[in-house]
Amino acid sequence: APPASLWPLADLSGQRVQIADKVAAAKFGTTQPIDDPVREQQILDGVAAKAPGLGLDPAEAVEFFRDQIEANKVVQRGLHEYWTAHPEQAPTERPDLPTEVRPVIDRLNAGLLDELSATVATRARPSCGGKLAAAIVVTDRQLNLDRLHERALRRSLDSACGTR
Ligand SMILES: O=C(O)C(=O)C[C@]1(C(=O)O)C=C[C@@H](O)C=C1
Repeated sequence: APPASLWPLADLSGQRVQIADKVAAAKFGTTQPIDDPVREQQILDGVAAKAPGLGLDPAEAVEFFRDQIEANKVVQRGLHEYWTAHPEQAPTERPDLPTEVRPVIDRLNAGLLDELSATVATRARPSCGGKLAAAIVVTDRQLNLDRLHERALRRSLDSACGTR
């Protein structure tokens, strides 16, 4: 079989940095901090538990999702800074995090874990870096990402190559 494409992994990561806009909107103007260590631990524990059954090294899968979470925070911080400086651009609706936003993140996390598993061989090859860079460029264009989200997308895939 030909090596699996890295595009679905990049696309799901792109969607995950986009949903960070809704997380940022849910938290902006509230006392709820961007960092939620309890939620992070729940995600990472789930990843570590599912990894072996998917042929993934638990520590490496956790590292990948730490990067995904860090990238989400890059977007949240960037937007909060921007909305604070330009309040007229701030969102006028506040999505509900537990019922509207986190279920979407849960689905993206599940898809990402499946793609990590599907791309083990591709990601182990020396060609991974170049293929990943190309997949990121395609995703940037397809999702029409701005510079903040492009930067976050690259951050989210920092550890994708060379790990299983
Ligand atoms: O669910 C949240 O509250 C988020 O901010 C999203 C997210 C994530 O990327 O999954 C990012 C930062 C938080 O520390 C926890 C989780």
